[in-house]
Amino acid sequence: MLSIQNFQKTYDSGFKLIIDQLSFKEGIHLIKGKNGSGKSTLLKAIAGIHGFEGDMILNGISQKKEPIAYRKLVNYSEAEPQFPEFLSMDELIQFISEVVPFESKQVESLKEILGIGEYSSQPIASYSSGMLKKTGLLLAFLGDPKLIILDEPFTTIDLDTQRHLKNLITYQLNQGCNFLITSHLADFEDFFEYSSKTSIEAGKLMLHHD
Ligand SMILES: Nc1ncnc2c1ncn2[C@@H]1O[C@H](COP(=O)(O)OP(=O)(O)OP(=O)(O)O)[C@@H](O)[C@H]1O
Repeated sequence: MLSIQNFQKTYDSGFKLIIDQLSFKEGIHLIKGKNGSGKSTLLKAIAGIHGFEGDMILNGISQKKEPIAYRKLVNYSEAEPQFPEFLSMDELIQFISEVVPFESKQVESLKEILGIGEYSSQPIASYSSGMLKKTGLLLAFLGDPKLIILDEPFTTIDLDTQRHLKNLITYQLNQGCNFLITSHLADFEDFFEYSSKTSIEAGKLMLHHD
């Protein structure tokens, strides 16, 4: 599904993440690591959000050679999403609909699953931290992505929403979507049947079980 080759990302701060070779087959993949180890750095690079040295091939499409085709296959939900505060969730969805095809019934279904209610027409400045997280999660499931990257998806949201999100991930997996997920939750290792577990420590790949 995804192959990472000769990856290197260096920040001005001096932090460096190096991965010579890493492959993920179909399924749900857990990415583990302590705070600051480099998980979000890797996920943002896979999502095509920031530059890096090397390449990533998703379903046969190279991020470097075909960046637009690659980006159409992958959606990403940040650990702590940030959006322009003057916009509403509905306006963000409208904005995305101009580049990603999806049906309005998908939006209604995701709003119901995530318990979004009437808030979607309100400006983001008025959202609670949980509603902000739900906004990022809803956008990550829009369209027909082949890979959804979820950085700490279960933090900030209430227990009912956690349960619904877990079911949604399993449903989408059965529809042929793949997931890369991080979590610091203690019992997260038991949440899903993972196709692989990868550990990152201080910018280096330590473990990769398939
Ligand atoms: N935009 C940036 N500019 C400079 N340094 C950065 C930037 N983003 C992250 N870093 C640094 O890179 C390192 C790895 O950060 P990263 O966010 O990838 O860690 P993480 O494993 O996701 O951590 P956490 O579990 O706390 O979310 C940290 O030392 C961080 O300070």
